[in-house]
Amino acid sequence: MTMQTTTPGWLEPHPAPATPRFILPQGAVDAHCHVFGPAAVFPFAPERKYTPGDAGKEALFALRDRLGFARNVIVQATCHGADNRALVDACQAAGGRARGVATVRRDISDDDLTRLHDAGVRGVRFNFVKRLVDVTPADELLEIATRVARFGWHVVVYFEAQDLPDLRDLFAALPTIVVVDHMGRPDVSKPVDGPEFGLFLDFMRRHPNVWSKVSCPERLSVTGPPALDGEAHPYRDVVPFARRIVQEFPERVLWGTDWPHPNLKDHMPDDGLLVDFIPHIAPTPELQRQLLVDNPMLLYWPDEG
Ligand SMILES: O=C(O)c1cc(C(=O)O)oc(=O)c1
Repeated sequence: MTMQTTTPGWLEPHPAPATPRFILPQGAVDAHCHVFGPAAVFPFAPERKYTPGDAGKEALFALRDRLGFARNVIVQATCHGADNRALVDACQAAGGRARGVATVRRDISDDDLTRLHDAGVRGVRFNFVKRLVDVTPADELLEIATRVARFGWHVVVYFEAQDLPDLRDLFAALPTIVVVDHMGRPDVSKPVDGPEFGLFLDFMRRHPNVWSKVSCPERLSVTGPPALDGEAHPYRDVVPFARRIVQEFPERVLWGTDWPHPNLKDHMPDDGLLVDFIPHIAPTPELQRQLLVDNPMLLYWPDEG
């Protein structure tokens, strides 16, 4: 068995998340989480930019049950490159309670796409965050998007706010629903009514096929306080950004824990307190149901919603 050395400073997920005070609606979906390895069974990709600790499906399903979620959407993490075996294994083990978002290259066959679909994959992820991946040419991404559109899949994109001006023409050309990870990573030290976040809101207004995950306050927050030690109002600086998106686009938002929280440097949040963040950004039961149940069911389990 090969032992892998994790990236220096790697933080492991919170060992004992609190039971959330916020009671999730029946059938809630954690629509953004990952599995890492275990590396001895599902090795990390040679081209990865970080090496995480193992965070396998059993731990993910235990967290799901502890927090009160009914289902997971497992998103291929960059440390596994385009090798989706850990993701497929987790989806298959979940007995219909997980769907997947894969990473594929243009040389994937239609048979392999069909196999991914049968395992529960419903989307592909395109990543533009330079610390995580090398650039994939736009023509390859368009080709992949066109092929997966035939399966009824969508495209998930991860990018940083300052790169939206360069990327929005490509995103506008995608023939599928486009789901933006983590609100397009706004700089929350800038005003919520300022031009940078305004560009993102305007992008969503112009393109009704664009959705946003209102996730990862722990990554975006500058002033905290962190979701630790029972803090009831963490990441206050992120709340106005997420709430704005939820209130303006209630039918196009998703939420996820981002467990096991790769690449956090400062602290590892208590996932129970992250769940307690939800009513701050989705203040009514109606908004909570759309965010946590109706929207993810429409995208990932359309026959069961
Ligand atoms: O910001 C990150 O470091 C990060 C990384 C990954 C990944 O490596 O796939 O996924 C995420 O959702 C967030």
